[in-house]
Amino acid sequence: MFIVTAKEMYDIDKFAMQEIGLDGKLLMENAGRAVAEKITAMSSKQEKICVLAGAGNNGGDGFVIARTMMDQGYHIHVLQVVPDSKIRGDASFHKRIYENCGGSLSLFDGIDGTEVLDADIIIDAMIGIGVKGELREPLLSLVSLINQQTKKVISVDVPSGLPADEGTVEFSAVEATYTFIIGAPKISAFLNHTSPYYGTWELVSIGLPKKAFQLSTSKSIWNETNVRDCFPGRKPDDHKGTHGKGLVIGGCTEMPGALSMTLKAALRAGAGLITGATSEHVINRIASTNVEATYAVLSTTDGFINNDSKVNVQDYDAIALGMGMGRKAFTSELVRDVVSEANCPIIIDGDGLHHIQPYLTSLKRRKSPTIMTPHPREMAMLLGANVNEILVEPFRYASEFARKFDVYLVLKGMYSIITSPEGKQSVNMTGNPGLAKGGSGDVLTGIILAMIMQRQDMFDAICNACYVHGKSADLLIKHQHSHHDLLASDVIDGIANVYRTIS
Ligand SMILES: NC(=O)C1=CN([C@@H]2O[C@H](COP(=O)(O)OP(=O)(O)OC[C@H]3O[C@@H](n4cnc5c(N)ncnc54)[C@H](O)[C@@H]3O)[C@@H](O)[C@H]2O)[C@@H](O)CC1
Ligand SMILES: [K+]
Repeated sequence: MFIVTAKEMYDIDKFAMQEIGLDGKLLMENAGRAVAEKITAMSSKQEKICVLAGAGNNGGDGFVIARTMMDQGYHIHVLQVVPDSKIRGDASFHKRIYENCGGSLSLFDGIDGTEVLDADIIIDAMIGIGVKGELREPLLSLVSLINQQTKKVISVDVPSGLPADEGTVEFSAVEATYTFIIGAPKISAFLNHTSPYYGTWELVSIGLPKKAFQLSTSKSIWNETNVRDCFPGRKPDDHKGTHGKGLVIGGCTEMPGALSMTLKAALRAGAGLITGATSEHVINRIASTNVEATYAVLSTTDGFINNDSKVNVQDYDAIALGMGMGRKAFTSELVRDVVSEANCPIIIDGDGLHHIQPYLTSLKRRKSPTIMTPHPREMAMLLGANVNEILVEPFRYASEFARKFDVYLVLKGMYSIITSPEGKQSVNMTGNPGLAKGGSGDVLTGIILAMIMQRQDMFDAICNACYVHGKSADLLIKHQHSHHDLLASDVIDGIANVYRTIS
């Protein structure tokens, strides 16, 4: 499923019309009908439905929805929220057809909004991706009236007033119960501060050609179909070497658990052989519960690993670096050496991100892929930016960072964004608030480590890992646990449930 900005959506519409020959009125008919079908499935003919129609094509969709539902015997009234003179083009065409069919219509007087107060269901087709700046009156007051109601509000394409793109914090918008998104979800459906406005959303298809999307956007949702299409299988003659030999470097006296969880997650996720490189103290603490792993002892100062013993990084297919290693200055040297000496893919996570921050440009010199897995605060630290700036524009920050330092980036969050060094982006939709706990990131790193050592494309492997991590938590919440009690170690055990459902 593709994800678009407003501009990309307009480019797709333009391509469909100019290059493919699809007519705009037909696309609007498809959009309105597709949304009407969804709404009829969730409403009854006894309910009073008020369609709020704006001047642009979003309003045009509203007129098609109204006509389609009226024909089926629904109790429909259109409240046009702009004067007649403003309705143009395809929207005006569909308004005329609605009226010719005898549809009931009135003009919003800008004052009382009786039709809104009387309705059981409000269909919001005032403004879609064409919103410019903050809402103007009288729509601003109308939106505030709508948001005070407890009735079902169904937005068409985008809740009116909400920007389709990232980067805007000042806006007023309809708080929808449901949104039926047309053609492709817009970026604002995946941002912490804008996604709640959509309510529950669903995509409706209107016949736009796939080619138009492929030419216009490199952003998509990573879903179960993607996973099934590229998930690595196991062959009967496989041996432990076939599934990769991974090294996990990290841990300190105060945080032995982080390393332990990465090791265990990597093994559960399918790695052939896993070695933990850490202090003797940490090994003594975790070895009895991680019996399948092997270990390499690193020298320490005050319980933190240092560079004196030199880690052998040559014999591995992939390395995970940083979990629970602490932020002592002498550990930085070890991180830098591993990054420059290893000629296999490296995942840098947790404290490793802090150590590499002053040396980010060195990552460009690596011949093998580098994967970085920051959460927004770590991303802010890497960029020297404010965390709120990142949260408001995560797609842009992620894309610029990945391109600039030639890395694969997993920007973790409610919707984790995976970005390739070329700027291709996928959003992972699995996962739930139960994952907002210590250790969750260490588990993800272990799964990524296992995945990138299997036979699959690097970007696909990272996306699959994020999917498996979130899906494990989702299945656990569904059957055994709650958001409150779910632990990172449960997520490791839950990997088995995910693998059983996808393989
Ligand atoms: N071929 C197409 O282009 C299709 C477009 N579709 C629909 O068309 C929408 C985009 O249509 P448009 O480009 O006409 O734009 P919209 O209909 O989203 O919005 C434009 C209207 O909003 C008003 N407006 C913008 N900012 C405002 C503000 N701050 N305060 C008050 N009024 C404001 C403008 O004056 C204009 O009348 C999509 O969201 C989708 O719903 C669908 O019909 C499918 C096909
Ligand atoms: K809308």
